[in-house]
Amino acid sequence: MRGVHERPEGLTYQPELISQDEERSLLGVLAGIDFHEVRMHGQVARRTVRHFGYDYDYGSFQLTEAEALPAELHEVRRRCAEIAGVAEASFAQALVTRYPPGSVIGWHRDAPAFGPTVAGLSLGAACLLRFRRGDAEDRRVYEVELLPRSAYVLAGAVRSSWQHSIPPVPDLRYSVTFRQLRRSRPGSS
Ligand SMILES: O=C(O)CCC(=O)C(=O)O
Ligand SMILES: [Fe+2]
Repeated sequence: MRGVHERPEGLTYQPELISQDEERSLLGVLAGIDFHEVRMHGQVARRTVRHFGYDYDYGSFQLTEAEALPAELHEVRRRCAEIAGVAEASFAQALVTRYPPGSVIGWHRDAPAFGPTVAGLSLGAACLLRFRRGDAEDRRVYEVELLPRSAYVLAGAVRSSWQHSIPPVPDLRYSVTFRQLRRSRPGSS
């Protein structure tokens, strides 16, 4: 990536949020989830997803209530909330993503429908999480390696002003990411 290297404000990386035993049993739980396709601008992505708590429609940008987070993922949500410094109950939405070998997530900022703090846990293969902001000579870039069992928090500028992406994963990877709702309920003001 071209640009001036700068660590984004608001980025936290936490290795070993869970143990190897915990990862093994969670991988078993995740393998049993029924994942759904991601269709953006008519294109079907190779990664697949499952939403809990709330479902985000990438076409209409609407949130609707979805199935509750499976009990096996409650402890992970608690730990992610702890490192993020937010109330566990504020992580009203969980997104489980399955990345088959070679799959990616392109450059984006997380939807503004979600609150200011996002946290994610990585399982399976390691990958890179890349960041960028600004154009041309003002371009700033950064990347972290997301090791299995590690977690990250995106808050402040890295959540609001930077974009992030994941280049092709070398092998099967899962992430469990948690988001807050900007409003107390979808549709309320
Ligand atoms: O898989 C990850 O850890 C990040 C996924 C991501 O950026 C997203 O779902 O918005
Ligand atoms: Fe994201």
